[in-house]
Amino acid sequence: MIDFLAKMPKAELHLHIEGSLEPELMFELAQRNNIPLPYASLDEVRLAYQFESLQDFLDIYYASAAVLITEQDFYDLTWAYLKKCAEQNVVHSEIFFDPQTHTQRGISFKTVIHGISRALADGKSQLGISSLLIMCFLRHLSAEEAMQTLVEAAPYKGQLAGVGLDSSELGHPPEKFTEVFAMAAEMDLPAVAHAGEEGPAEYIWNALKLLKVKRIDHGVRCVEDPELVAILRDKQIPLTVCPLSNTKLKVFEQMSQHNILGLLEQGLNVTVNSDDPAYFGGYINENFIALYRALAMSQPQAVKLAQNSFNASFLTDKEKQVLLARLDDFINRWQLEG
Ligand SMILES: Nc1ncnc2[nH]cnc12
Ligand SMILES: [Zn+2]
Repeated sequence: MIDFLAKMPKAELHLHIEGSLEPELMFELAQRNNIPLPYASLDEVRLAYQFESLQDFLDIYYASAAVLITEQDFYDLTWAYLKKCAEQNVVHSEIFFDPQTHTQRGISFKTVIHGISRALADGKSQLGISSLLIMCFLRHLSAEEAMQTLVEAAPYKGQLAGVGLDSSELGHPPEKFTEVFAMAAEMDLPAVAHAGEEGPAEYIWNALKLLKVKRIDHGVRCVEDPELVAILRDKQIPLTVCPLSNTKLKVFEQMSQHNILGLLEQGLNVTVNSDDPAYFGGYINENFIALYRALAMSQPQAVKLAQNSFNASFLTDKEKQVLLARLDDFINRWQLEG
């Protein structure tokens, strides 16, 4: 089963590129750019990666991003993630980036997006991995700052597949960003938003109603509202769920308590994703394997999750069909060989 999960073609729809910064690359970039780090060794870093909440994690995550200075740094970060995708049979990825984390430190928007986009182009030509880029607004900052970021992004609109909303959820509800998301919609940028990770079901409702999102990132607290669960199921609104993230950040105490397979069995359009793999103990395959080990995920459930990942993507219907057929081929070959 573990071999099946590792080799199965899949898409990743919830991955923060800054969250793929492995400690080794963080040290390398710190040295390259002469940036002091609060850690003396890789072991110290690993010890620091123990979190009680989302905010605990975010404090460390934003501090670590300070090593990213040049376009080449953003290229190296993204390329390292794409090589992982190739190893893990991720054939398509929709990648979040947080421009404000960098522009607030004086790094230009252009430096960030050029470095990431150049790596994504190489990912397509050298590794055969397709990708789309989603620009997230940091919800702990003001709506005005988000709006300025959207204006700054306008010249690069062709490189963006959509906009998202991340960072500290509690106290920063979706309605804070209604106007920003309306403006993004006018720019033909589809929306997603983190909601129902630490925040209540009401934040999921408002992300749908006010921000008009096409997908909910996390969304696991939807179970607190049966009417919401029914809507998510009936409308097949995708939830990009991140199991290892949820246990690392104590959304669930243990993986055995995670609700992703329960939601899948109720007919919701859930997918598996890694969120911030360098911080949460694994990439997408480690997330699938954790579900197998803790929740006895079956092979048909794993296949359904992979099918959902293609169907919930922002690819065209034709592109989705190609990837779904590739998954079918894989399953047929596996059955023949098994
Ligand atoms: N899991 C998460 N929730 C909110 N914001 C984030 N930024 C990076 N990872 C995040
Ligand atoms: Zn996230």
